[in-house]
Amino acid sequence: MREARVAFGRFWPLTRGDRGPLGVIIACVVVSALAETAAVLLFADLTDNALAAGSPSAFWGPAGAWLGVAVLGAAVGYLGNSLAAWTAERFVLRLRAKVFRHVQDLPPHFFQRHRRGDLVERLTGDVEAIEQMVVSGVVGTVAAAFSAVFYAVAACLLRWDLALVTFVLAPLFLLAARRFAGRIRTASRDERAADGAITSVVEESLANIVLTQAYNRRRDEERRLGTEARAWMRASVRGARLGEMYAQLVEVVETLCVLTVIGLGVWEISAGRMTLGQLLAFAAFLGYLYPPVRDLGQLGLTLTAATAGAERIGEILDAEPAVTDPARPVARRPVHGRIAFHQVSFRYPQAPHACLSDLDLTASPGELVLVTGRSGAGKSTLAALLTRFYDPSDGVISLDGVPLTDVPLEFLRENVALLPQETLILNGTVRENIGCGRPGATDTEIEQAARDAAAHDFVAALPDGYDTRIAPGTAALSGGQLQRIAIARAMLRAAPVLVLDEPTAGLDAIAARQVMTPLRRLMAGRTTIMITHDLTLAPDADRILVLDRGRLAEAGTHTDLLSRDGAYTALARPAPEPAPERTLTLRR
Ligand SMILES: Nc1ncnc2c1ncn2[C@@H]1O[C@H](COP(=O)(O)OP(=O)(O)OP(=O)(O)O)[C@@H](O)[C@H]1O
Repeated sequence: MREARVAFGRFWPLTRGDRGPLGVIIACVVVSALAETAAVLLFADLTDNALAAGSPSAFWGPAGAWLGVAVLGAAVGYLGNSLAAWTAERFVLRLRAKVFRHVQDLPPHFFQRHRRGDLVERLTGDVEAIEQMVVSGVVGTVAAAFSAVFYAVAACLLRWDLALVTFVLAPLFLLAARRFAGRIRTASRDERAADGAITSVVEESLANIVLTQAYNRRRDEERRLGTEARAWMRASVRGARLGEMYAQLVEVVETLCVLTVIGLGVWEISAGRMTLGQLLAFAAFLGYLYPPVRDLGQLGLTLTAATAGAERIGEILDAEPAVTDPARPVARRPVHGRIAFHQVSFRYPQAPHACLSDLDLTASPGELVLVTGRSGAGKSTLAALLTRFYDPSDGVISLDGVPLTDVPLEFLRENVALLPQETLILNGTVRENIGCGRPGATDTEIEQAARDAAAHDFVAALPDGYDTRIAPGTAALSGGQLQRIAIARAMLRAAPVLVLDEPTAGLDAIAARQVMTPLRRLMAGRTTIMITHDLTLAPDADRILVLDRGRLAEAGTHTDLLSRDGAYTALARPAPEPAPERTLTLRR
């Protein structure tokens, strides 16, 4: 129960702004419970005065009042339930937006450690489970508690001694719920985790469909899904079995209570201390009283089950972004694009070693600085630091002499445009894909950017031109074409600093040559840090840095470095042809 309280305390503040409607819902719930109580009392009146006495004249009054109460109860019930559904959905909307906003600020290593499918499940299923605990949970608890109190008071008014017997038996329901709570929470947690695992397997499998088909991995993938699906089935059946066991146990307890009261009633009627109407009304109260008491127990179980979801959402919300906006940011001003790394070292969270050490680098406006080195040398990490996905563990990176940590994050990313290794494509039209470089760009500006990126001709030839829809993993455009769309996007951004991470990776020689001209156009007049293994542009570079295991191994111009015959020469030298294998010729 402590976990449920903590989880509730954490998510309840999100109902701020909906407390007014919640108050109205609770008022409706109370009026509904009152109307039901009044209906039962009117039923007792009808039984004793009209039915038992056989008097039609005694019928109309209570019957009219009963109908009035029923109509009032229906209207108020409708209003309360509709408002409750609206408030619950608003809560889900708000919670999902909060978690999603937080997820978007999390650093790359968070996404490397969590499977995407599991995160999807947390943002969908788990968010709804928390709603069950907070909004529906509160409304349900208030409704059940008020109903129980009203029926209890009415039962006392009818026969306090019989009512007392009823109350003594009522805690049996809560005891039964308590007994099941722990096991239901474990089953729910397992079910939620298994849900996440299934979504992950499906998502990964679809993303890797080419590998699956080309390497005949269908059966392996089916086995993977089967394992997770069986785990889900086990948890789900265990949860359902526990729920059913609880429901059936409660039925038996309820029957026991009703039989006790009827037995006592028969005794009282035979002794002439009770009328049949009173006994029927009392039995009706029991019929009404036990469900809310049972609901309170059931709500306790729902709450425990929802705690599992709350813990999973809590894990996301507790993950810290790697960088935050500066407390005292510098004012926005025109950026010239002077970049400096001063003794920068960096170690990924939880990594055993630093992957960049004591790095110095400068790039002035309009310069092209090329960073190269063996795979794993730390080149992409340098790009991640420059665009502030992480802050250095030591040293300072500055833009126009201002440490990046003092520059507002949004402003920094407006001025330092990244073209990452993997071409990033939005699910939308070509126009939207280019236009997202600068929100508010006109169609003419988008088209001009596409022309500068040598993309206009193939875009215009598409079936719907700039309105053709593309998506990540699209086959409608080639790798080189997608890269030119990304270049057009960066053109539109017109940031004074450009970070290009392997802009020709994955392109064949012809496609790579086709992006060179647009790339040169893009780089003109900007500070460019180009990370690459492809040294085609090396002669154009103002400076080349060679990284080796996170340290600066060499720096200089192309000609300089070639003359040194060091690490750079080894990288620039064409790879030696493999020695021809000896073949055996079989002679007849
Ligand atoms: N999130 C991470 N957590 C821990 N270590 C990481 C993480 N990302 C990268 N690394 C490690 O940091 C080192 C540098 O990686 P980086 O991607 O910067 O190399 P790179 O020079 O760009 O390689 P490539 O040329 O193959 O792209 C590598 O040893 C890599 O394994």
